[in-house]
Amino acid sequence: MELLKSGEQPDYAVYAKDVVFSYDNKKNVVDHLTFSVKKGEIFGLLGPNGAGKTTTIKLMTTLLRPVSGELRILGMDYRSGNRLRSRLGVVLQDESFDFTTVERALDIYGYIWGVPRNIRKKRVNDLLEKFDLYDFRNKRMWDLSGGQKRRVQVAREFMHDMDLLFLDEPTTGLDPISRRKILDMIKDMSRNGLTVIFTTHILEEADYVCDRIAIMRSGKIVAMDKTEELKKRYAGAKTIEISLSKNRDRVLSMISTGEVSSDDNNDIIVTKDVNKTISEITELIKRFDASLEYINVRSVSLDDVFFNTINGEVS
Ligand SMILES: Nc1ncnc2c1ncn2[C@@H]1O[C@H](COP(=O)(O)OP(=O)(O)OP(=O)(O)O)[C@@H](O)[C@H]1O
Repeated sequence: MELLKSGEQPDYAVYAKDVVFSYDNKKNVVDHLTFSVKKGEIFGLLGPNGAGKTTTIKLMTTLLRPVSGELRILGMDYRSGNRLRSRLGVVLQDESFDFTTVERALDIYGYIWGVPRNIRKKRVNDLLEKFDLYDFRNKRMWDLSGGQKRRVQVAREFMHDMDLLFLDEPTTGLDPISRRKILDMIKDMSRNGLTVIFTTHILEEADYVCDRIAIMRSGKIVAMDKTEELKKRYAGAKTIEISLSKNRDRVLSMISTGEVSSDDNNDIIVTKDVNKTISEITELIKRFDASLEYINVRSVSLDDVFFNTINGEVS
């Protein structure tokens, strides 16, 4: 992993070394996290519920303080206060100005950040257009649908200038068109030099937008690489989806020619030699008198990489 020495990270938006955080002084929710994000990068934090993604974002945005470790954001120590905070944009999973209208909510946000009135007015209008909010500009926030509200929450961050934007599941509740629009905006802003760190459960989304991805589990990063590199680790591999109605566990536990991952609804086997794995499955089905309901072979997706990683298969 590429890391510069402490205090020498001109090109790094985030530099974290051995960062530890605990809510109760017992269990480390963020457990010796070491990573860096380059300026201008779009960096995705993925991982199952409770992995520590939101907590990591809260540490990087100074809402929480590490118990130990080194954490520098935009070259500044995390204790740098408003000098640092004014350079950050943050969209968390909840909170909004529910009492007021969409237009006013955007304006208030600009006001809080000290944007002059004439610039605010222009920005509000631009954002209403860009985020397709113009038709509801006079609606109160509490009258909006969940997805519309989410669009306002993301839009309002763009009321102020920033160098680093954090988005915690920004597309939750959005329809596919709105989602694509927000992702394209993120890409555009990154081309103009903005660094973006975001969390998502939607892997297609991470694949579409991220330059690099870190997969978290139990407060640790278990895989981190360029999106393409993560997929390349499985180049030439195929995914076999399988459904067995009888003696499933016995068959799956004996498979040796591929990596098996399972959850409640899904059994997949990632293999570099499909023919060999299918022969093995056929032989195991016979041996254990299992019943095959469904089998399908397809290319490896980012979902498979994620799924294998959270099941502990990727080094
Ligand atoms: N305010 C809090 N007080 C105590 N424990 C917390 C608090 N917030 C989160 N946790 C715990 O810390 C762990 C990590 O939570 P966190 O919200 O960072 O995970 P996450 O990866 O963002 O999950 P999700 O995908 O569900 O949003 C979980 O076990 C959670 O229960």
